[in-house]
Amino acid sequence: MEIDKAIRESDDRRLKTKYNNAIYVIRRALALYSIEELAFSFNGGKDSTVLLHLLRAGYFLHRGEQSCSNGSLMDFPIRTIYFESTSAFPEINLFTHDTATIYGLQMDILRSDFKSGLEALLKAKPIRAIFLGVRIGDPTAVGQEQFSPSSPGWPPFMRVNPILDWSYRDVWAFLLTSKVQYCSLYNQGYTSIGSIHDTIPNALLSISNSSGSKENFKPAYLLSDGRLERAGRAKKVSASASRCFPADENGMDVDSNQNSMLTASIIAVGDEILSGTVEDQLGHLLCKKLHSIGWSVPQAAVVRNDIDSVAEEVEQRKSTNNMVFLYGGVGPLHSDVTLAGVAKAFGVRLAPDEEFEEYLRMLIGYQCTGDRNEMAQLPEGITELLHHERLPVPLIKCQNVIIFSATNVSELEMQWDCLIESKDSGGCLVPLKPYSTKHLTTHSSDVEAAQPLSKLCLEFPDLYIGCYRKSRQEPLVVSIKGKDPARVQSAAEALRKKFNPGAFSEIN
Ligand SMILES: Cc1cc2nc3c(=O)[nH]c(=O)nc-3n(C[C@H](O)[C@H](O)[C@H](O)COP(=O)(O)O)c2cc1C
Ligand SMILES: Nc1ncnc2c1ncn2[C@@H]1O[C@H](COP(=O)(O)OP(=O)(O)OP(=O)(O)O)[C@@H](O)[C@H]1O
Ligand SMILES: [Mg+2]
Repeated sequence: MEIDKAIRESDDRRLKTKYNNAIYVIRRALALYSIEELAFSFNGGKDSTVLLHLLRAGYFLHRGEQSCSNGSLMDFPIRTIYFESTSAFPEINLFTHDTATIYGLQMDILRSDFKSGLEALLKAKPIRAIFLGVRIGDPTAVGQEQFSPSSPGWPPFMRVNPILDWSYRDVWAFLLTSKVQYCSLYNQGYTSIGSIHDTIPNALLSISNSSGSKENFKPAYLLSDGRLERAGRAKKVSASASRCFPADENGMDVDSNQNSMLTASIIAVGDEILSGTVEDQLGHLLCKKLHSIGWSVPQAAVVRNDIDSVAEEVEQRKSTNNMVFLYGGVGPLHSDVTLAGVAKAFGVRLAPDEEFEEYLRMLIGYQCTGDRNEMAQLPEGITELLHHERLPVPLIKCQNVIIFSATNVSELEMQWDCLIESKDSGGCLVPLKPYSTKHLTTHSSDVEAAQPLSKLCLEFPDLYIGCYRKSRQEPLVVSIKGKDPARVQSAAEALRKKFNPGAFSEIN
């Protein structure tokens, strides 16, 4: 069988692994369902073209167990469904029909929408499972596994996704290695094809021409990293994915600029901090940074390097704070569980992120990018990467949770600055009116100071009034903090009046 032979003879180890995994899924489906119960959803796109040839190979191998066959071109009995639409590109339509003829596909052409088309088809035929060319990174892949039942509200069938874990690069490695035909649009700069209304060639493949004649494009396989695959597709921006601030009880976004009180919670992940082996300096720095831009930090926690501990803390903090910051436990080690904990807190799984993998590859080469790079697995469907030219690897943001990879103060300083400057952060760290603070010291005893300070708190409930001492021998420091400098000044004067003249002096 030519496909199986081409892949087995190639020296692309990663492609072989992906191929074997996909063939495994296909063969399990062929073992679970009869041929009449299976269907293949084919639309002439690159992913479904890959799937067609994998199904041909998988079917050939499956049948080989039962009888001898040389796997002729016309040997493909799985019912194929194509939702034909007037808004599809003519090239896609032509390729789909030509391919059906070449490979003898028994094609059911449906002209309704997906859901009602499937409802009618499943009433008429004994179909129980449908093969799809869905890949992680596709908007519709979120939450799907290789075998995923159709969603509630859809007719009941099993969605079988043999190439779910394939990347853009894997798709092209397969198509080029197996030397199969694909739709001509992929040679004209199209990298992912939707309808004629929402798809244009990928500008990143444009070949600049100064003559002003028709713009030319490089072929899709030359797009070096898959993160740009959808650059030619009209964006459907999901409001929830880019939302930084929780909606208020009326479902309205909190207008951060109007809001002078935004809160951030800090979570350090580190057994070593809890055992006292390492002193946490990053939490201190983050508190200072947040305070300097007018944010308030109601709590900072240290949790163990344990998925459930991280998940529990994140789950609590993300719903009660505008932002949550994590550090520690990021990397390839067994104890690096922070991202898994964040994924668990949001109820999603970790999935390979091709864009992130590309950055890691630039940083650490192919050291750990064999068949699977664990470090490139990020919470699926909720992760945004925040880029900055000074960051070798982007920062990870999962809705209102940001994960720093910094391991010391200077790395965190740099990542913080990049976060503030990053255009991708969607203003999630909007600077607020800064705090105005006055520190006053006194040699009065705590007992003498206690009652007047309690009264002051009642008189200025809008201000934060706190006290601390560096040691029992040193003076008591009273700090008065608020967003209105005039109020802070009034409180300082009121405090002085409650004591003998000269009892308090102001320090910086
Ligand atoms: C055979 C088939 C089965 C599908 N099953 C489901 C499903 O179970 N749940 C769902 O939400 N969408 C399902 N879809 C719809 C796709 O997830 C997706 O909405 C569709 O490919 C359209 O993508 P577009 O909006 O980018 O055009 C199915 C589509 C096809 C072709
Ligand atoms: N009109 C359709 N008819 C039948 N199946 C479809 C149709 N549209 C989508 N599908 C199924 O959904 C899968 C995912 O579609 P998607 O558009 O992401 O991939 P593709 O069309 O194969 O490749 P590309 O990303 O280059 O457009 C397809 O591989 C196919 O199995
Ligand atoms: Mg498509």
